[in-house]
Amino acid sequence: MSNIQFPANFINSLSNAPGFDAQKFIAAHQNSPSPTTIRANPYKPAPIYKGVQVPWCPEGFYLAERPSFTFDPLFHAGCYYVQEASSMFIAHILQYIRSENDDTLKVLDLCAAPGGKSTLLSSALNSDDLLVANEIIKTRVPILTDNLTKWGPSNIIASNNDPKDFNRLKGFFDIILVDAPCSGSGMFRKDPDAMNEWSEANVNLCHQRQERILADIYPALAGDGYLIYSTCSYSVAENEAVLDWLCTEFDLESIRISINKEWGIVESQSDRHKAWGYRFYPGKVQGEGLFAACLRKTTATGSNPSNYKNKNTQKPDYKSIDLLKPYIKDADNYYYFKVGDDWLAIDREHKDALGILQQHLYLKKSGVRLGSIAGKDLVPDHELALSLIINKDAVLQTGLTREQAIAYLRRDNIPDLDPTEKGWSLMTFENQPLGWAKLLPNRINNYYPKEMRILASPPAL
Ligand SMILES: C[S@@+](CC[C@H](N)C(=O)[O-])C[C@H]1O[C@@H](n2cnc3c(N)ncnc32)[C@H](O)[C@@H]1O
Repeated sequence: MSNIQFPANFINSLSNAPGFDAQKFIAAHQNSPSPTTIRANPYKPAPIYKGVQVPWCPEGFYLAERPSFTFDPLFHAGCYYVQEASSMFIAHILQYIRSENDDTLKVLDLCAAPGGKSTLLSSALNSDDLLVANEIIKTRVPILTDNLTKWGPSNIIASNNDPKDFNRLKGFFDIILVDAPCSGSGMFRKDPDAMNEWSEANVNLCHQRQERILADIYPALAGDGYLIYSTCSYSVAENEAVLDWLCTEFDLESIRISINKEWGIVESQSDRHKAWGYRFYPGKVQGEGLFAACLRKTTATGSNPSNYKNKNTQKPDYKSIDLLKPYIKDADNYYYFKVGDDWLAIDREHKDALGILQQHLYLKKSGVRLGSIAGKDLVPDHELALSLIINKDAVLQTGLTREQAIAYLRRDNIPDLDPTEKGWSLMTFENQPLGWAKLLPNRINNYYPKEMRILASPPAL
């Protein structure tokens, strides 16, 4: 039992928070450690340990203890994502929206880095849906794109824009998730250092920033579209008060999401508009603090995305495309395009959306980067190795043991590996691709990206 020192006035400030039980809350912070949870990648089934299921997310699992994820090759292969359990509730909201709507969806995750909720949304989408994962802070974009690359789908675009840049895309998105920057009290148990940043003044600043972000992004929501709002704060000012403001300022109605009482989630309603919100408190749920709500735009107006023209005039280079196609499963389902020297592919149905987004946003990842063509050969990109679209039968594969896989991921010499075949090879562990290597007569060139390599030393066996 640890004696936890919350910031001054923190507990008092929550006296108006729906369902807040100070005793239970303090006890959970003192006595129960934060559970470790992972979410399995449905597209990369692998022999991962699965513990007890997270009640609101079938792909989420509580682990009995925290293993070393860094030294698990399947973690690097994108077979699962380590994610806090309460955050997985967004999957439950998406399931509701799906049950109401069987159209194809254009989804924006506005505040996306490091990508936990983007990978969660991606698992719930079909290949004819499109996900745009945006992050405003440039230095946070690489962790987002790395996580999306590991997850593997080809129907994701990542951008690095300010919310107000989306003003150029009026009515474009059917679903917008705003997982807003917040005062972070929901993470106090997992990350006690977050307490140093907390103050009532900061809660107010966060509230103002949340309103600004929402006002900037609202025009990009399609008529009848859904806005999902979430924070990891317990403060009413950042949650129910923001819902009241949204319902006052914009044409939005609150959506009630059905939940199972046994899950321990607190259903709240805002003072003025009685908008529904879902609160997660440690001590009531097996997870950290979260607030989530779903609203729908009541006007069917908003610009029609088909008003936007794809002005992309890149002429197809059929010779190069024919060279690429053998590397891709169901190759005719993709649109192939060039950025600089590299070839990329995205699901054919997203060609127009891609062209529009290329005009209006600063794109950092579009579908899957396949690689460049040198003479008659493809110099394959890391994204292709980890993607779901690669035709593994078209390439050499080298299966690695756990020890060899860790050496490969560290860019060390791979012990006891003497392959007979030569050339580009997909390096795999348990049949899951980790990246590329070039097998040469007297050495192996490791193409695992330097910036993604494992830096820590492996534990002694
Ligand atoms: C709560 S985190 C997002 C976590 C992410 N959704 C996930 O599940 O992994 C909030 C994100 O908002 C970004 N952010 C900060 N200020 C912002 C602003 N003014 N507008 C939009 N996003 C902002 C932060 O960089 C951060 O990545």
